[in-house]
Parts: sequence; structure tokens; C-alpha cells
Amino acid sequence: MTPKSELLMVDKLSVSFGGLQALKDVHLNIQEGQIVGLIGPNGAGKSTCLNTISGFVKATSGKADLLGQNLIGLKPFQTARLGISRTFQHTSLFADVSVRENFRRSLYSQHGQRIRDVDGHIKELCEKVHMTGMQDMIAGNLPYGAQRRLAIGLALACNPKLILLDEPAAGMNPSESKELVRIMMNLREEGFAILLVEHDMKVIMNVCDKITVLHHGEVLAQGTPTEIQENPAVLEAYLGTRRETHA
Ligand SMILES: Nc1ncnc2c1ncn2[C@@H]1O[C@H](COP(=O)(O)OP(=O)(O)OP(=O)(O)O)[C@@H](O)[C@H]1O
Repeated sequence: MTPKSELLMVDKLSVSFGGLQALKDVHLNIQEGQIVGLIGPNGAGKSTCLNTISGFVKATSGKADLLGQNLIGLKPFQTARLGISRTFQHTSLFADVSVRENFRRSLYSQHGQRIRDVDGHIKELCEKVHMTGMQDMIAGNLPYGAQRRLAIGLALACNPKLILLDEPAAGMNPSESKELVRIMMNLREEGFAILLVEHDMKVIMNVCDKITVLHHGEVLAQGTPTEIQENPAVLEAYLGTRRETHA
């Protein structure tokens, strides 16, 4: 097997909001076609990390590159052009129009008039997020899980190399989150890389190749799902308390 190339490289990334240090010397690597989980207690800095990589928040210091191209200081539209796409904790759909229209607007905003075969693209995107047959439904009337899948579909419309997902399983029932896991696995098969912030440990442990644990803005541990589950510092800081809560 040929080794996969390094896609995202984050090194010594720090972010301060006034006196509050939200990220401190964070390092993180993602290879092409990898799913990397970013976990940690509330306020650990997970969303800030996604926001900094995608250009919504300015880094105080440190490095972040996508395929060797610097991301620091870029605006969100510029990181999107380089191949980074992001979903948010609260979905931002056009709720009062159809699924097809959501995709159409997203495709035109990314590709402008250059885009050809819009219907073909929409069909393909619907297949990727298991929404075939839902094109005429009004987005706001979709079941919650389907709305979250649509948000991922819209993120795919700009043909990203790396997708940043912020709590995609939040509010999903168990069958919806299982379907989400299948979608992410298929995206990985197709070569997309995913950086996944998620509180649902079942989703994280099922789908991630590697996990980074943040605690108070710092990297507490990195490793495979098994290594993370067995790491005493992680158990104490995070998983241990979660296990008790869900026992
Ligand atoms: N724009 C901002 N201005 C000031 N402080 C912020 C800002 N964004 C985040 N913070 C603070 O930075 C810290 C990290 O927040 P962040 O949202 O990244 O954590 P998180 O790990 O994503 O948490 P959660 O799991 O609750 O979403 C928190 O203390 C938060 O209050």
C-alpha cells in the first residue's frame, strides 16, 4: 500500500480571546482519507480549533497548513478555496426551500456560472448523504437527522479535501447516528478527510482512525480509539466521568 500524504498539519497553534487562552500549542496531523476525532470536555477548545483552521478565528501564534499551503491569516472563503469545508453545531440551511434548492444555491455560491450539469451534481451529493428521493422536500420539514445530513451535503458542494464537522450527531437518535457513521465511512472510502468534533463517544470510537483529546486548550492525548480509551489521563479528565454518567 502506498503511504497516504499528509493533508493537514497543525503545529504549536495558540489562540487567546483577551485574557483567556482557548488553545495552547496544539498540534494535530490528518492524512488524506483519514477521520480524526477531536474530543474533550465543554470549553476545551474544540470549536475554536475548527474555527481557527477554517479562518473564522484568528490564531495568536502557530502554524496550520493544508497540503503545504499556509492557512493562518486566511479568511473562510480562502480556506474554502484551498479545500476546507465546515459545518456548524447549529445547522444553517435555507429552511423554507427544497433540498434541491439548498444544493443549487450552495453549488452556485461555490462555483458560480462555471458549474455544469447541476442536476447531476445534486443527485451525486444526495447519494453521498443518503438523501436520494428527498430532493423535493422542504428542508425545514425534514426529520432532524436528515437536516444534519443535508448540512454535510452542502459542505460537500464545494468539493473539499477536508471536512470539519462540529457535533454532527448532536440531537440525533441512535439510528440516525448509525446512518451518520455509515456516511462518514463512505466519505473516507472516497478519499475525503474529516476532522470530527463530537460528544457521542460511540460515534467517535466507531469511526475515527485517530483521536486528539483537548483539555483546557491543550493536547492531553493522541492515539487510536483503543489507546485513548485506555489512557488513564483521558479516563480521569473526560471518558471516566462520561462512562459513569452513561452507566
Ligand atoms: N469568540 C469568543 N470570544 C471569547 N471567548 C471565546 C470565544 N469562543 C470561545 N471562547 C471561549 O474559549 C473557550 C473554548 O471554547 P470552545 O467553544 O472552543 O470549546 P469547545 O471545546 O468547543 O466546547 P463545547 O464542547 O462546549 O462546544 C471557552 O472558554 C469559551 O468560552
